[in-house]
Amino acid sequence: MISGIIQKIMYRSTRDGYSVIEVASPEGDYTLVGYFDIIREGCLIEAECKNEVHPVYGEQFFVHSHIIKEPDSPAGIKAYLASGAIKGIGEVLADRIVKKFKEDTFRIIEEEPERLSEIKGISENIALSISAQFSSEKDIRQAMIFLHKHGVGTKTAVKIYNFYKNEIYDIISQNPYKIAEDIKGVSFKTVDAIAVSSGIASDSTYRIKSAVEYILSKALQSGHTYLPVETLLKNIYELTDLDCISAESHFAGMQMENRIVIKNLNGCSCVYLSRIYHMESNMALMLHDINSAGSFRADIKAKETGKETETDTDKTEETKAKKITGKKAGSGEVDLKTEKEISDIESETGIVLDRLQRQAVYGAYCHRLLVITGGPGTGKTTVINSIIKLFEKKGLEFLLAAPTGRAAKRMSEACDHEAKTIHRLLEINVAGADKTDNDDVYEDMYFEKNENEPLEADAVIIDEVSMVDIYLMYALLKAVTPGTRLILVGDVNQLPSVGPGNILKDIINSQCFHTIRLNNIYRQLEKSDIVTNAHKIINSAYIELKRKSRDFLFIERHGSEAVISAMITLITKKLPDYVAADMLQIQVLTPMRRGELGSVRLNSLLQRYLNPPSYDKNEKKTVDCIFREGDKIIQVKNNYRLEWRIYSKDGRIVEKGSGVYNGDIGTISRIDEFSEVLCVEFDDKKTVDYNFDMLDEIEHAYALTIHKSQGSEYPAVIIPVFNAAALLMTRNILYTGVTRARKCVVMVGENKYFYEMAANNSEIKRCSGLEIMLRQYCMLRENTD
Ligand SMILES: Nc1ncnc2c1ncn2[C@@H]1O[C@H](COP(=O)(O)OP(=O)(O)OP(=O)(O)O)[C@@H](O)[C@H]1O
Repeated sequence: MISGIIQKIMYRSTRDGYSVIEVASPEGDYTLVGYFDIIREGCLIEAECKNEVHPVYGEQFFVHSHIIKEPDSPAGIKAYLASGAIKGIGEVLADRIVKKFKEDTFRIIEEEPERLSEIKGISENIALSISAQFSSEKDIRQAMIFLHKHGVGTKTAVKIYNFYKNEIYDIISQNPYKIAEDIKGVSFKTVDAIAVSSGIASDSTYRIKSAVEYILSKALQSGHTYLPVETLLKNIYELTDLDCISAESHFAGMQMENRIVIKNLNGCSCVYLSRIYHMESNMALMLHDINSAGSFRADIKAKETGKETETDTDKTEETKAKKITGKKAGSGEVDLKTEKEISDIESETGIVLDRLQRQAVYGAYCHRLLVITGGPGTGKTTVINSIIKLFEKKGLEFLLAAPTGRAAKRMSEACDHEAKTIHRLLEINVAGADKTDNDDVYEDMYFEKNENEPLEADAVIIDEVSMVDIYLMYALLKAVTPGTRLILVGDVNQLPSVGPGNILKDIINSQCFHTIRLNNIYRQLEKSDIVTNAHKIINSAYIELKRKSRDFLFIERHGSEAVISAMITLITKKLPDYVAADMLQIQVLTPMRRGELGSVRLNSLLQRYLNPPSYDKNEKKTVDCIFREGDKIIQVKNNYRLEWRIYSKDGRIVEKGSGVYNGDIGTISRIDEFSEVLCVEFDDKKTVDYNFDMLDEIEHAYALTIHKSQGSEYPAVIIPVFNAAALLMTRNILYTGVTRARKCVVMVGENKYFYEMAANNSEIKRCSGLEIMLRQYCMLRENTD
């Protein structure tokens, strides 16, 4: 325990309270680091800490828990008053106040504030304001001590106090579990500990309900949209020690309160958080509505303009055909005009589409909802391009989008038309949203495009759909009016989305919608072993690693250090010339984050080789790493508010906007200690300033997890192949990693682990109900037709 006076606050993050402080105690002076609520110079601190030696800053103490007390000496009181704690008091006034009232200063401020006006420079009004500010700060300090006593850490205590202010005492004595409901990021475990220390019964209704919601939210983070009742009960038991019967008896009440929904899916009772159930079931409904719609938009347009264009007539005929035959034009009969247009496109591009590709292009016009899936090099992009050309011939308006910035950029380049991220397509708005109308993923943000303000287009084409989770799909579907065509393109064998749901697979497996599975590999024609072997991985075919290849290489190395050394030689010497790319464009992809060959360790090692310290490169040290000018970094969360600018060559701003997304990659161009700003230039030329307290939004990107690399491509990819948990060493992960390489993939490690990975088909099963719900609606509609 260290107790002493806070002499100086050397650094303080306004965001999370992380601070570095100097403390003077009778035993000597100490540097303390950690998360603090309100700290003021002059205050007394009692801190439980751990001694650690920092490689750059030397000996310091990391604070685990602490109590701040008001200073009791005149010097301490003066330092406190002059620290900025109270607006309007600086060095001079603090000195005058303490000279006059000495140790009695705080009592005077609290009990006889009018006496402050006896001091030159303080009016009666200022005296009252000083007193009010002082007692508000005292309230916070007392609440912090109260929460600390209940075992709450500083960061969480600040969040809780800011939300409830002085109501916190009632909340904790009546129902502390409300805290987990009200405040995002405060877990069941934290509030359970508070409840135990405030004497709440272990079988309280509040406790069980809170545990149910906590477990279902955790399941969402693992990708599940629901949990089977048995799994949920088992989890409740593990978390709370409560038996199944008493836990299950609360489910009915929770359903009445609209907190959960229990749905029978193929004979299994499944428990959803209500909002997730409504999202999933509405998605099923909306997909069917889009699929079975006539050409409403064309009809409206024709009515608005008062005339029918050639295309409108086509569409009206299509609607008529549907009314008469119950089918859309082209869905049974051959639409010769469209067939001819597709043949013309083949002549223009010089690519003769195969039967499935042709069906896909044709289907994009004649069906309202079409899914196109296929592995690498099967022609998905070629098909999208032909669809675009067909729509142009028919005068149809279309929009292109993909789930991430990188995927959208790739789509734009490959299709020669602007493709946006789905967020931008839906016009995400970060100001003034009504929180109650939002799912909590987007917090106080909302989409301008929705059911009331739908996307204005005859067709919306989405690429890389395997990466879309239920939140984004739900938002997208709300903005697509029945009548607008929806074309979903993706590789169903890629890893599922990071967020919950199994959208693409569920839509395909439901067999409710027209789906084209492209299966001819064309890039093979260009002698690409990457593509051929990726298909072999998925089809469980044998790959001879010793066979000579130009773009699919395996380097046998034993032990993590030998693997790392080979990877460094590849990046710094061999690959840049071989694939004609810069060192920073060569991407290391690893199955895991932690461990000797995990992305965290690899990043710190690779930084040393690829961007070593240099006297002309500024650095910024954070809790986890050192950022340096020239470092390759990745944005690790969606930040819709973050502002960016694009500069012209002569330094003028030519475009600006907001929104930087999870997975965006860039380079640190400048670090400015003075203004506390780190500047990143992203691959799409957007320049973003990060304040030092936002640096938890970026990480080094020399090595990425394969999961993070979804939807991106790199000229060359290096994958360490080693012995690790079977859960992460799966065929799917290997396939996704290999298919990220455009020109060359090099695997380094032991070939027996490569074969183990290729054989490990144990995908982690995601609980998601979309497939069954789609089928149920389908049957319902067939029965009512
Ligand atoms: N029918 C075809 N005849 C000849 N070449 C084709 C045909 N279809 C596609 N190709 C060629 O095959 C290559 C791969 O096609 P494309 O890029 O469209 O596939 P993809 O499925 O989008 O691949 P990836 O998922 O890897 O981006 C391209 O060079 C394309 O021109």
